[in-house]
Amino acid sequence: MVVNTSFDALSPLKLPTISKFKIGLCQLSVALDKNQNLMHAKNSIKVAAEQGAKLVVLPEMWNCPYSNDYFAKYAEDFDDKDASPSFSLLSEAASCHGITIVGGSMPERNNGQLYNTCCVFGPDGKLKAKHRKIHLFDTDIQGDISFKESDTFIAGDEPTIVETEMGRIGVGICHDMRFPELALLYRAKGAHMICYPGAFNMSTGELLWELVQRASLDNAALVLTCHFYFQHFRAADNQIFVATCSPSRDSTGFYKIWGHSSLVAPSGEMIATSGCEETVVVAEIDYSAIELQRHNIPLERQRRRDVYEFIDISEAEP
Ligand SMILES: NC(=O)CCC(=O)C(=O)O
Repeated sequence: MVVNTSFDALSPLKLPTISKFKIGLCQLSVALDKNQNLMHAKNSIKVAAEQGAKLVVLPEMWNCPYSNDYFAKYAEDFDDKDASPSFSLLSEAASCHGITIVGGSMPERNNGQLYNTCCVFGPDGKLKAKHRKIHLFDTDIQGDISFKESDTFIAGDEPTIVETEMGRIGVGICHDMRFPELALLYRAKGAHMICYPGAFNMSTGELLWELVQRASLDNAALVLTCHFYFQHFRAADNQIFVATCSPSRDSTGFYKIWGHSSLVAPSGEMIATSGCEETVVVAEIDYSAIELQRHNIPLERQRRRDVYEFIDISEAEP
């Protein structure tokens, strides 16, 4: 069944005062030792800032191994600053270097519940936004990976768009990237960029790679992994910058991390990426590329809202 639902009017794109700047993606190795994770994050943010990054993104679960065995143990209550060393570290790093930080994600304890949460800090060190992962990652692939984030976390239910000195940023966490509706919403609200801290794994990456190949999408650069696949298409569909930041492969746990933190342009072109090792990717963003891409291919004017508004498949699937 197709349900026509009206969608908010598009916010016209406005370029921020600073529309050309460097972004740093800190691909961190995550260990069992929380203090070590904090030190790695602090050092990597410094390296990115010293290379001129004005916006720094951290990985999903940068302070905690990505496992249900550890989320509760490593969780912090961000409202209790004295008991939240990870929150304080990000806030201090942002003000010390005078940069904006999209602080990856951390297990958050709030009112007895646990969330997978990303905190965004401004250059004054103040919290600007908090995104709780909306789409929890539950998967069960026979003979391969079986993992249920929802065994530990409660899903957030709010999209997050944050106005920063480095533009209007939409935030999603890893599995949130599989949902084009969220990215479209951010684009509709005038975001310049979407940041997805993520911890994509090798298993679902390879699975999707095969599926996409079978579907005859033959541009290998686009289909290397699910992470790249989604990142390119979220960027190209919405003519927006998309940044991802992952832990490195050698991180602790059964969960084999893909890595490859990347920046993709509004055209879908890869601007910068990493391998799977611990590293800092620094790359330049020029938001005028959004205007150019939308001028060259005016998707918004071409969109046929009279043919489709919103497709609800919930009743077609169990
Ligand atoms: N941490 C995650 O949300 C993993 C998502 C993932 O690997 C996927 O394939 O989706």
